[in-house]
Amino acid sequence: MTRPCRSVLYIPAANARAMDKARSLPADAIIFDLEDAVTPAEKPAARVLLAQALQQDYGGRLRIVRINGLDSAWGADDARAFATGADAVLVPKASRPEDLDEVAALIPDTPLWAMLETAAGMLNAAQIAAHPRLQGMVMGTNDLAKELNARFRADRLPMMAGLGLCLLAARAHGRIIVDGVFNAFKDDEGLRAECEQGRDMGFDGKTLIHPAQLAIANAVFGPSEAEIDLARRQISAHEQAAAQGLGVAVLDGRIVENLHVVTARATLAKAEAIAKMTA
Ligand SMILES: CC(C)(COP(=O)(O)OP(=O)(O)OC[C@H]1O[C@@H](n2cnc3c(N)ncnc32)[C@H](O)[C@@H]1OP(=O)(O)O)[C@@H](O)C(=O)NCCC(=O)NCCSC(=O)C[C@H](O)C(=O)O
Ligand SMILES: [Mg+2]
Repeated sequence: MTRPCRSVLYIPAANARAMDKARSLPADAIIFDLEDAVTPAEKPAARVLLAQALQQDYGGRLRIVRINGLDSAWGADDARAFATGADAVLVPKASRPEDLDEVAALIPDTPLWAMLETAAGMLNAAQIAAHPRLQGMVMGTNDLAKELNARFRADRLPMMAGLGLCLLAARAHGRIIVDGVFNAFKDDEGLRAECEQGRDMGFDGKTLIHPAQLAIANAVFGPSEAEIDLARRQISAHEQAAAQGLGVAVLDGRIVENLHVVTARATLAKAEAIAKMTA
């Protein structure tokens, strides 16, 4: 994964002002939402507003459109309307690979992303991740909590089985995967803790609901100076060991093997991609 997806900001497609504002926000990706953040009465107008917004320049930000489900009155038209003009279409409540097949058949050339937010979606995560048109996966932890009848806890214990299954599925099939939203958008400390947890688990980034959450997600999911320094020193230590015919180096009292060098190179590539994107 070289494309940074540290911060993925949802914007209701009915909110023209917010869509315009996002053109200058430091988000790696934007999800323009036609689904849950837009009321049924607003949906037709939101589609028109979004089409207008997507004519504007969003710089290097990945532009993803979350359509309504195909089982709704709007889903199929949403998909057709944004088959071009956006970088990807996000399928809500993907529960089986067939849910992606149905959208893929409507829009044969558009990359797909999938919302993983149902109990069935967790159990079928591997087959969903294997879908040939899939590029990225998004955790929908609000819907998942609703389906599970789970209570929200700071440690997200009730979510762990689902988060872990989806992460395993994404990694097994080389997909981008971003963590669910943190609802209390004025609670910076809580957001940071949840971002750190998602980063520790291996998520590429976090979905966000408010611009005030961007800086924390970008900081937590981007390589820190200390991580970049360690990566450089690991590569150098391993090269020096290799020059002496050794496969294992020791740095700061820890072994460095080829697999650590692979991770170190990925860290530097990500830092470089972020620097390029923000230049
Ligand atoms: C949560 C909000 C309703 C708060 O809105 P508001 O009260 O207007 O916030 P502020 O006054 O603090 O806004 C300050 C300025 O920032 C702009 N703004 C606000 N939110 C966004 C945004 N998301 N993107 C871009 N810009 C934004 C405001 O326009 C103000 O600008 P200005 O007037 O120039 O000062 C609101 O933040 C919001 O609607 N957030 C998104 C909610 C959403 O999309 N929800 C759906 C996705 S979550 C979900 O469904 C996850 C998943 O499916 C699951 O199951 O878990
Ligand atoms: Mg949802």
